[in-house]
Amino acid sequence: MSREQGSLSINSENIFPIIKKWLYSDHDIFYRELISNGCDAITKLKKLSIMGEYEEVDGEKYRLDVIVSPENKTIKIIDNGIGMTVDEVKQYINQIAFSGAEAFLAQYKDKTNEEQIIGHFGLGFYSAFMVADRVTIDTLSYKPGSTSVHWESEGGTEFEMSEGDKETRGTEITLYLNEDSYEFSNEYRAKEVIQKYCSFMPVEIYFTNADAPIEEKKEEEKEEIIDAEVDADGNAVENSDADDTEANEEEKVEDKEPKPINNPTPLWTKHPNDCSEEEYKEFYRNVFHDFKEPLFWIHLNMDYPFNLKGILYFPKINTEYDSVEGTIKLYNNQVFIADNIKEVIPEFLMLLKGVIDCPDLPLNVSRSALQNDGFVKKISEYITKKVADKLSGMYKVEKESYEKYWDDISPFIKYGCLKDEKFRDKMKDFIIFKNLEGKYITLPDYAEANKEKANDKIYYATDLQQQSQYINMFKEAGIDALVLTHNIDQPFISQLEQQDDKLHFQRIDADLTDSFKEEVAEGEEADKLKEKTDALTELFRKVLNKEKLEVKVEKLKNENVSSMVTLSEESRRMQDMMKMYNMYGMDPGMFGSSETLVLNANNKLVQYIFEHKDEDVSIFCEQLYDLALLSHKPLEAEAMTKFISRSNEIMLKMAK
Ligand SMILES: Nc1ncnc2c1ncn2[C@@H]1O[C@H](COP(=O)(O)OP(=O)(O)OP(=O)(O)O)[C@@H](O)[C@H]1O
Repeated sequence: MSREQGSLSINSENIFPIIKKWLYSDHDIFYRELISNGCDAITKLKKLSIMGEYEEVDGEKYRLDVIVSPENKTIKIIDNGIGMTVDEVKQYINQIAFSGAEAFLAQYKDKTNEEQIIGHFGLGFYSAFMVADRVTIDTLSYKPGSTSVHWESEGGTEFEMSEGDKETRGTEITLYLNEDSYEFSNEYRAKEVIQKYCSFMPVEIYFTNADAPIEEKKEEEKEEIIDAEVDADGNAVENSDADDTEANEEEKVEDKEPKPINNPTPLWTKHPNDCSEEEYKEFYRNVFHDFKEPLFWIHLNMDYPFNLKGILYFPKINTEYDSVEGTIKLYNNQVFIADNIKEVIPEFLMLLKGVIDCPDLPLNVSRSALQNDGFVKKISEYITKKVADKLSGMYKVEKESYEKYWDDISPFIKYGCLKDEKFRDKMKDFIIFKNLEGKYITLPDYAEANKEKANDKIYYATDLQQQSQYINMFKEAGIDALVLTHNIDQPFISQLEQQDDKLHFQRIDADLTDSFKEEVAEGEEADKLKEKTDALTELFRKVLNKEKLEVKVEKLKNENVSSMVTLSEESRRMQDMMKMYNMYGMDPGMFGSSETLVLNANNKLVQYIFEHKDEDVSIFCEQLYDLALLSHKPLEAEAMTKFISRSNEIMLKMAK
């Protein structure tokens, strides 16, 4: 073959600024592009062999090698795949790869936000020039009688081709790194990048540091063996010299074989029936480095109408305050694309942890195009449906597990209902709530059990300790309440109310239901109560220096309760909202009446205050008010200080 030279229609003035601009943040993807090209070359050869067009040599193993040399600042990526003939290099590299790069640049040069490009696909082989000044290809085609080709290009705008000296089938790409990219020949950095993108590529990848000292290389191999044992069992297995038996020796010889740094058959590629529980857990640990066991998982396995495989895990949430942040890793034919691509995966599913492999995804388009792509929408809907099916199936068939996991999965389900109408429709009959006894019930269960006393309301508590006084009163009156302690519950119940105007949620301290009060006869008794209310209102307003304080005197059945504070549901929700949006300083009263102080006419202390209202009873009024507030919300700092010193004062009086 004669020496051949050529020039590309791309020139350095137009290409490099763009490459730098687009790929600055993650130019490590060249590893992914070149390694996946090598995998493709091997897959193609395997296919030819199945079709009978290529005869495999006995015992031949397909493999890909990455060899870094930090001293020479080079990286070699070698595959023993299909290789290329002279004509193929001309066609695929000189024309396709370079014109592909050109098309890519034309498509993206006007975009201003690099986020719009998903995974920077379409740049392929050309991405090598992001990190290298000089790139060479040595390749020998599998076709009998082929001659090997040497190709090289400096800067990616001009190339030279000549006959090469490669004697084995396949392709060897060598990158001579540019000054800014030396890091990629560093063993640890290289492994980190390869592990990120190539952990599950379908061909075994072997990594070598050509400059590692011999001793270190041995150590490295040992380490790799130990690593592999950790990976395989999930536990570190120590190699003890003490029990060296013959069998062990043999094993050791075998173990000295270098191990690939990837797993070419990740669990999601297997049929769910062939995967054990331990395998699912081990995969979870290895991929997400989360040593808390997942609660359960869903193995997605679909061939028609599109190809999609994956495993979604429901992670364990430790406390209600644990921020729930998952990761969904997206793959394309076992090649890692990116985490949490919200265009493909419904946002609420990002609270889960999982992997999704979808070979049919159109990846060389911008993100905004993905968002409007009907096919992508179908994928997203399919995933949502599968998750809802799994959960509803569990409710129907394994109610006990469903209840056991509920506290962990409910924030996720509620968030899903808030975010995704389809998910909500599928899940709405399977939402359960914990009641005051700690049992799980549905809303219809609640309505049925409380229909006589709850006045069509659904009572709930948000803090079992703080609201214990109210809870006790509810229990005494035989009315149940739901326990809604998570932040997501408030928006969730608001949504339920919007969806169904017969639903009214009310926190247990919002008002006193009639069940707590004695009946008051019209006439003299009612008049007396009114008189007390007026007198005590005046007294408390004066003592507490709160002109607008609402005071109500009621005959509560439980005479031990002296005072309570109620705050209407609407006002409280409004206050919560203002807190959430940081609207401090605004008067919550402007949205309606604020707290009401309820005094129990049946309580001895309240009676005492009424009877001695003309004497100095301010210490009792203040203390009663604070006690009422305390069972409603925490006191503010100044009020708390006063409360404590007043309590001491009272005790001192008693001691005298
Ligand atoms: N290691 C290799 N062995 C054999 N052929 C290769 C190899 N690398 C590249 N090629 C050939 O060069 C072509 C162009 O490669 P390039 O990576 O630019 O684009 P691509 O792989 O087709 O698409 P993508 O943009 O998805 O990477 C490939 O289609 C393939 O035919």
